[in-house]
Amino acid sequence: MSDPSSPARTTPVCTAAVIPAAGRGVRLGPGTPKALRTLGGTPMLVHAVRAMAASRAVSHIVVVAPPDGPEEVRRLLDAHPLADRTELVVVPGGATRQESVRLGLAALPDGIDVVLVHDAARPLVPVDTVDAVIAAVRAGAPAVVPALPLADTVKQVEPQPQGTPEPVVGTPERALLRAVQTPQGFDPATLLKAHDTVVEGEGATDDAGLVERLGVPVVLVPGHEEAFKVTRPLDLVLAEAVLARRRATDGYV
Ligand SMILES: Nc1ccn([C@@H]2O[C@H](COP(=O)(O)OP(=O)(O)OP(=O)(O)O)[C@@H](O)[C@H]2O)c(=O)n1
Ligand SMILES: C[C@](O)(CO)[C@H](O)COP(=O)(O)O
Repeated sequence: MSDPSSPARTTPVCTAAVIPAAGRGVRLGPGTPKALRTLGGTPMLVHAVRAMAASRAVSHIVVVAPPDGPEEVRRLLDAHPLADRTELVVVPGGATRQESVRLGLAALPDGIDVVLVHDAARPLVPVDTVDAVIAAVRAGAPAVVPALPLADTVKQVEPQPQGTPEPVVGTPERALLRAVQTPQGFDPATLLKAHDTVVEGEGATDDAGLVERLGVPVVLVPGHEEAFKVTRPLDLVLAEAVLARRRATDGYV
């Protein structure tokens, strides 16, 4: 609840989500760009947009479309309208995920309290996970990441040419490792600075990785198994199964 003694805000505070959806999905195999492939008859991107809009805190969504296809993406999203309270913007993306997110951040409105970055390729993240990330940023953490413990043991290797067996050089202690998901949530100024500062190709494969390079603390909240990333063909089978179960049990559309 707002403090009645504090001056009225000129700009309403709101949370925004940037959804990078400009990837091709090479690991999924040839065909339509990954975010536009359907799950249960609905494009993966539409599921991802709905997952962000399901949070009552989210009032702005920026979708980052394949560079050659923002008009097609706009048409597709117009065919699957959201509740009136959510504003949806589509911008063209870039050649890498980092570039696409940077282009999405440039389209954010002023007055944002939290910015989420969420992969279109994680279409089934539950709203409780989204809200947990937002709550942790609102509680003062500049960077918040949903994460899960690993099921597999991980080996560090000395990379070799394809086809040559890779020598193992170490086994990191699994109990200290986490697999990170999205949406990742940030204080907007922190994330903008990270994207302005960290040069492409310096090895960060997620947005929190860029923020870490500024020396800003990143904290984890529990992720969710259904927030998995659709990366390879078997992931599509799993996503269809999760969707079918949701439709049968809780009326998910
Ligand atoms: N140039 C790029 C590359 C990726 N992404 C987005 O980043 C998210 C995570 O990337 P990933 O799952 O790796 O998607 P792709 O890059 O499409 O997959 P692949 O590496 O198999 O081609 C996806 O929602 C993807 O659309 C993006 O917006 N712009
Ligand atoms: C951001 C991310 O989903 C966190 O796990 C992941 O790093 C994206 O990696 P990708 O190689 O672009 O799939």
